[in-house]
Formats: sequence, structure tokens, C-alpha cells
Amino acid sequence: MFLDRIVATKHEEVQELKQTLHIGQAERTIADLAPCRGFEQALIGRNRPVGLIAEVKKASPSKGLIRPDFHPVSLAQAYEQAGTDCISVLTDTDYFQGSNEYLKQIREHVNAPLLRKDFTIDERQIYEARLIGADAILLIAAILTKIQLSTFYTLARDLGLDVLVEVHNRPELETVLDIGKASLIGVNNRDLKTFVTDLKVTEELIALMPKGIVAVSESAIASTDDVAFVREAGAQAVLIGEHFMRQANVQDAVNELLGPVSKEGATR
Ligand SMILES: O=P(O)(O)OC[C@@H](O)[C@@H](O)c1c[nH]c2ccccc12
Repeated sequence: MFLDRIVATKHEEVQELKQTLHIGQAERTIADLAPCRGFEQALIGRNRPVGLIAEVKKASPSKGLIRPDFHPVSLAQAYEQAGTDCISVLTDTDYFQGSNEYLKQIREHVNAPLLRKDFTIDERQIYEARLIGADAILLIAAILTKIQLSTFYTLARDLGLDVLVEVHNRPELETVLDIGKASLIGVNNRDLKTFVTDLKVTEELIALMPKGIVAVSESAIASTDDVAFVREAGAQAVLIGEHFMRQANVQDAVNELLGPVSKEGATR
């Protein structure tokens, strides 16, 4: 199964990270870094009625090569021009053809808060995320124990990072709510084990979230009807990759899907 393979690959990568990333040294370096840009805060104070995390994504295991003509910095700049609130950057190399380098380069050229999109299974990856310039990390409930979710969450916050905790079903959401730490929760409409997508997952799970959670609907959003559906279901923000990556003009695509930036932003 694909998710098991990815996690196995991550274990190998973590073994390599153990040779190159020393936690004490990382902590000292991080202490001197500029503070993170507020990722969650950017979604709360969003530029449009619905918040947008636009994703820089070259390929995926389910769709293969999505954008052959791939220039990560130009794409991120186009997203920023379009008034995206945040940007997600895939850093996994083997399955998504992403790279830490892409995130570093984007960090140098755009101001929007950045999500390091990867499969975090070890604390070292959290230090690494902060060191390459991320403002937030993703924690995927499907691949972590409750204890890992809790300790990784706290470590990330201690390093100044925001955390998007991703769930796909009710037991995962219940675990995350039971830990009681997450304020930003993403519902992945795609089952990472089967690749089946269904926007109704957003509807089902956001209904179970307490007030005060910033809810993000992730994956398979490609039309204004899709955006309207997940908003109606209570999503404050959407995470969109493939749809934008398939458009020649990414900036226009954002404005067509989400409407123009409105001064009222979240209040409308
Ligand atoms: O390209 P899409 O269908 O718009 O989806 C974006 C994002 O939600 C998706 O890339 C994603 C959501 N959760 C993940 C976890 C790992 C890798 C990728 C993802």
C-alpha cells in the first residue's frame, strides 16, 4: 500500500537525517532565526471570504506528473500576486517530486507563510522544517500514534511553527480532539490509502469539530461549486494544488476559482 511505502521511505530518510542533523546544534541555529510568519493567523485574517492555502506541487503518486513546466518560485510568486493567504510546498522527493530546496528558494522570494508539506514521522523532520524556512508543518493523523501527535505538536509549537493536523475519518478526528491541542485542523478529502476523493468527508468531519477550530478542506477542490460546498460545510479555508497546477496562468486561476481579493476578507 502506498502510504506504507511512503512511511518506509521516510524511515530511511530519517536515518540519513540522523547523520546530518544534530538536535543540539539545530536548536542553537533556530534560536537565532527570525520568527515564523503566522500561518494560522494569515488564515484567520484571510484576504477572501474563504482562506486559501495554494500548493506548489509538481507530481503526485495518484496523478503522476501534474506540471511538467515547473518553476517553483514563479508559481509561488503568482500565488502571492493572486492574494493567496498561505502557500504549501511539497518537499517529498520520491513520490511528489518536491524538494527542500524549493521551499528554501520560495522562502527567499515570497512573504506568504509557508507550509512544509511532507510526511512527518520523526522529531528531526520538525527541526529540519524550521531550518529550511517553513512557518508551519503538517501532521498526518493516519501515520502517527496519539503520543506522537501530541509530542510532535508541542515540539513544533516550541520551535515557533504552526501545525496543520490532518484527519480523514472520525476516529482520527476524535483522537486529535482528545489530545486537545490542535486549533488548525485539515480534513483531507482524499483517502491516502486508496486515493479515493470525496468532498463529503469535509461535511461529515467539520460537523464534529468544536467551535474555535480553524477548519481547512484539503484536496480534490476544482470548481466554484466545490468551494461553495466546503464553505457551506463550515470550512474556513481550502488547500488546493492540482487544479491550479494544471492551469497555464496560475494567478488568473486563483481569482477565477475564489473570486477577487475582498477588503472585508473574513468578515464577509
Ligand atoms: O492537489 P489537490 O487535490 O488540490 O490536493 C492538495 C493537497 O490537499 C494534497 O496535496 C495533500 C493533502 N494532504 C496531503 C498529505 C501528503 C501529501 C499531499 C497531501
